[in-house]
Amino acid sequence: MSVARVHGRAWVGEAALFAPVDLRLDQGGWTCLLGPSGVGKSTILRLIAGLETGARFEGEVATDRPVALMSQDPGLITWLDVTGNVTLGARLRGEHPDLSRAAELIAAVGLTDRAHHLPENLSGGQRQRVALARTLFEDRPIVLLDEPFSALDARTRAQMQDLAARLLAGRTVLLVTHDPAEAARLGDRILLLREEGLSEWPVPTARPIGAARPYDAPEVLSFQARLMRGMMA
Ligand SMILES: Nc1ncnc2c1ncn2[C@@H]1O[C@H](COP(=O)(O)OP(=O)(O)OP(=O)(O)O)[C@@H](O)[C@H]1O
Repeated sequence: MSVARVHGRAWVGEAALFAPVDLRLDQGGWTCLLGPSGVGKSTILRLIAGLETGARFEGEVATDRPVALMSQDPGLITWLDVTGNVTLGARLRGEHPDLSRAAELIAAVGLTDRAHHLPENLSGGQRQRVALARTLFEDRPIVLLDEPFSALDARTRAQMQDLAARLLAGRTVLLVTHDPAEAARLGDRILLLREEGLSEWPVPTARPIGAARPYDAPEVLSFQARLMRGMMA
């Protein structure tokens, strides 16, 4: 069953951004979206999230569940510390944030010792982990992740992929990534967006529930290589 759909095409000025697409998100699965820079991946995420895009879209966007979006830019509030940023959504809605859950997520992304630091005192990768914790804190059934691990070192990236796979088990996730290795670990479906439209890559093996595929499994490595070759074509 699909819980979100983008069906249509987009232009920036007079130039077509991508050919007509029909992207459906399956309930409870991770869909990875890859494609060249500027082809419109973030635009698709923003359309699903109901946000402004720089593009003109003609078509239909449908979502039947609440959505959380983690943008490429962590977008942290400069005068709030890590805990304040993680709980921002709840505060903006006038709710009392669950501070123990926030602390658990901050620990899960490895930032307990930074919980009271301001964003200006964090590295790029640490800011990205705050944004990930904030997105997880929102606890939404549909989660849109725009290159969420791009600023992380390889080891932390693998750990955050494992964490996201575990904490988002059962959620519907759309993950934009430039990294074929990441798609090979996390995708239940893998889509490639080009100007000509969307194409789908069959995934190597079923993904274990609540976990990423092992980064060093031979079938994951060979799939990653095939996907890379496809992206180069
Ligand atoms: N606010 C905006 N105003 C005008 N044009 C924009 C705006 N935002 C994006 N664009 C243009 O829309 C196109 C698609 O951008 P988008 O960010 O969706 O691409 P992308 O595939 O996510 O790229 P990347 O992989 O580099 O993040 C680009 O050509 C970009 O220049």
